[in-house]
This record gives sequence, C-alpha cells and structure tokens, in this order.
Amino acid sequence: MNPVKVGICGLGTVGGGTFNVLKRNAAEIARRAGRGIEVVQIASRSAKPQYDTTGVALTSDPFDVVNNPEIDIVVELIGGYDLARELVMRAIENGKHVVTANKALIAVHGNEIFAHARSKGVMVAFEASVAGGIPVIKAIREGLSANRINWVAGIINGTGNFILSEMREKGRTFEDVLAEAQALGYAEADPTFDVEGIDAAHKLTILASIAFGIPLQFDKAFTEGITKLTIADVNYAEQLGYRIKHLGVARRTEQGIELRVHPTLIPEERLIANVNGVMNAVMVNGDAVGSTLYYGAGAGQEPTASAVVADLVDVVRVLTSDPQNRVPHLAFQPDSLSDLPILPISDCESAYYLRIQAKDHPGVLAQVASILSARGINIESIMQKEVEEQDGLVPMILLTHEVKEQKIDDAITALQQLKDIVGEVVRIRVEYLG
Ligand SMILES: NC(=O)c1ccc[n+]([C@@H]2O[C@H](COP(=O)([O-])OP(=O)(O)OC[C@H]3O[C@@H](n4cnc5c(N)ncnc54)[C@H](O)[C@@H]3O)[C@@H](O)[C@H]2O)c1
Ligand SMILES: N[C@@H](CCO)C(=O)O
Ligand code: NA
Repeated sequence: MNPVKVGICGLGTVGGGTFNVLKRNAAEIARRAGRGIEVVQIASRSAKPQYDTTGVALTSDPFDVVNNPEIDIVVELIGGYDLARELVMRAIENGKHVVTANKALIAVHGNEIFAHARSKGVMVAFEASVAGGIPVIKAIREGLSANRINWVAGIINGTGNFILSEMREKGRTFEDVLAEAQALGYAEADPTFDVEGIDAAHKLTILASIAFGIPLQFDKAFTEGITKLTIADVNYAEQLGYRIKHLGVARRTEQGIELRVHPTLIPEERLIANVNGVMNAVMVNGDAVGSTLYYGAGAGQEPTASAVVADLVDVVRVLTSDPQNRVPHLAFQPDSLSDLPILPISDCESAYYLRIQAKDHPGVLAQVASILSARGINIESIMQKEVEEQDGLVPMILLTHEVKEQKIDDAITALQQLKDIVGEVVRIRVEYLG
C-alpha cells in the first residue's frame, strides 16, 4: 500500500524531533501502522534547516502545507494561538487529519476545532499536548474508560519542575535554570507560560475535559505559577516532611469541578513527590481502578516527538480500510511480526549482587577478584563484614557491573571450588532501571 503523506508545519524542537523519529524508525513504524508514513512537505522559516530534508518539499508558507492536495495528515508544530488555529481550521476544511502538540490551541480553541473536525469527518489528535511523551490522554480516554474519574493531579510542566528540582537539589538560581531549560528546548516560546502556570493550566483543562466529559474551559482555571516560591519555603516544607511541586489538580465534587494549578506541598513519601527534573507524572483516580500513575519525560525533542508519531500511527490505522488491521492485537500488524529470538537466561545481561561466605584466611579476596577479572567481570563495590561469631566465617558482598549471566555462572562455579569458600554463593540480579 502507498505510504500516507504527511506535511509538517514548524521545524523547531518538536518538528525536528518528529521528522527524525519518523525517518529513523520508519520500518518499525510501518510495521505498527500497516502503512509507511512519508513526510512530503515541511513549512520552515529557515531555508536551510539543520535536518537532512532531501526529497522533502520545503516552503516558508505553512498554508502551502495545509492546502497541498497530496497531503493526508497535517502536523501542526508551530505553536501559539492565532496562526495555528487558522492553519488547523483550514487543514480540516480541506479534509485533512490533524496532529498537534499545541496545548494552548486545544485548551483555548479546541471546542471549535473539534466541532469543525466532526462536521468534516476528520481526526484531530493531540497526545503530545499534555505531559509530552507520556501517553496519558490515551490512558484516560481508552484504558480507564470503565471508570467514573474522581480526580486527576499531575506535575505537567517540565520546565517548572526542572527549575524547582535544580533549585532545591543544587541551589541554582531561578534565572540560571530557566535559561538552561530554554536552551534544552523545554520552555515555551514565551517562558512566562511555563513559570506562571499558564501552560500547566492549558494541559489541565484538556485533562479535565477527557476525565469528566466537559467542554474545554481554560478561562475558568485557577492559575498560580512558581515565581513567588522561595528557597526558604522549600526548606521549611522539607523539614516538615514535604516537597513543594507545581501541581495541576482537577477534582470532581458534589458542587462541580475543581480546576486549579499552583505550588503544592506533597508528603515526601509519595511517588509523585520524587518526580524531578523535566520528568512529569500524572495521577488519575477512578472509582473502579483506584489511583494510577503515569510517568515520563514531559518535554524535550524526541520524547514529545514520540507522542506526535504515535498519534500519526493512530490516524493511519483508522484510515486503513480493513477493520482487522485497525488496532492489531499484538500492536504490530500480523503480517509484520518478526522472528527475533527470545534469549536463554545464560545470554541475558544484568549486574549481580554476590554474597560469599569465606574462611577468615588472608588472600581470599585476591582469589575472588582474580576469578572475576579472568572472566571480564568488573566489580562495582565490595563490602567485607566482621567475622561472624558462630561459624568464624566472613561474609563478603560484591556488586558487579553488567555482564552476561553465563560469565557469572562460570565465576560462581570457580568460586565454589575455592577451599576457603564455604557453601553456595548467593546470587541476586541487580537492575539499575535508569
Ligand atoms: N518543546 C517541547 O518540549 C514541547 C513539548 C510538548 C509540546 N510542545 C508544543 O509544540 C509546539 C512547538 O514547540 P517547539 O518547542 O517545537 O517550538 P519551537 O519554537 O522550537 O518550534 C516552532 C517552529 O515553528 C517555526 N515557525 C513559526 N512560525 C512559522 C511560520 N509562520 N512558518 C513556518 N515556520 C514557523 C519556528 O521558526 C520554529 O522553528 C508548541 O505548541 C509547544 O507548546 C513543545
Ligand atoms: N514548555 C512545556 C513543554 C511541554 O509541554 C513544558 O516545559 O512542560
Ligand atoms: Na502525552
């Protein structure tokens, strides 16, 4: 089948990321979508963009993209309210499906955009608009559709969380960290949107609509940013056992919906209190499922592109005429499953904790180290305990770097043959999960 033809408006942080991910993972994406996805035109302000756009038509006018009869899906990544609205409405008018990362656009003009899209029978997808790469819209809309949602609460601005984390952990100044967030491509074009809570309010508005089934009502959101927070408050909160996080909260009450973003004290033992840097996390509480938590990068080039491309795949799947292929059971189209082998445990790689019981003789440690190093196993750390009263043995605890299981098996066999080592070597696998 012919590839689906896509046009991108805006080749900045997210546009560049989307272009790169589509190119790099083209084969994998086609296996999931059931068709190739080809970028045929890009509207960019720069005549010579920093990406390899060979074979792609470039234009400085984004209306060329939304009016291009060849294009099936328009990806709007320019940002802002007015031009983006005009482009998206025109794309819909022209019968094109739309994917956008623009939360300002959806929160403020979404009701009108969705009505127009319905009348023209096209899709508008916007997963990247909330919490960047975290598929939280999909989780609420699809995975939690059995529930009456009670509340949603989340850290939904990456720039703000990055600033608060760096200030707290490293004592850096607000201005210094904000400048870095801008350089890293996290911040909005106007960073007051990030630090005054406007961006978080846009996102919360979208989450509340999806959670409670209400129209988008950004103008009703209570919005307070992080600019008035002081290090003194962060420290006092910490002494009381709390972290201060900038949170968006949407809660159903008997009287109506709370819709508010502001700095919030959260008990430090909560998972969400430990979400730092540019990471975002959204908790959703439903009457059947209870509390659930979604975590990941809330901003940045490729994390955001991840969500944009996933929306493209969703649209392409719906476009296929075969209902069987729309949502493949195993995520990949059945005729695209690959025959990658499943590895036996001996070929799996991890780090290891080893506990050895040794006799209290000189030179045991050197023998242990030489057995490990002969097999290319690097030691991360060693802890040797006092002689244990009862049996006169010395427990020796080692952490290794990552290595294939086969090598550890060999080493354990060799260690157990040493005359100064008693009993079995205890082995527990270590995963750093970074
Ligand atoms: N950066 C992130 O981490 C992130 C994450 C989620 C969502 N978003 C959203 O994605 C959208 C894009 O953000 P970004 O960070 O990529 O911004 P950006 O400023 O890096 O990119 C926007 C691009 O659009 C171009 N542009 C502006 N007007 C244009 C015009 N008339 N014609 C052609 N090109 C034009 C700019 O030159 C720029 O290259 C925004 O809506 C933003 O809120 C960004
Ligand atoms: N400026 C936004 C981008 C992601 O939406 C943030 O920092 O979270
Ligand atoms: Na998302």
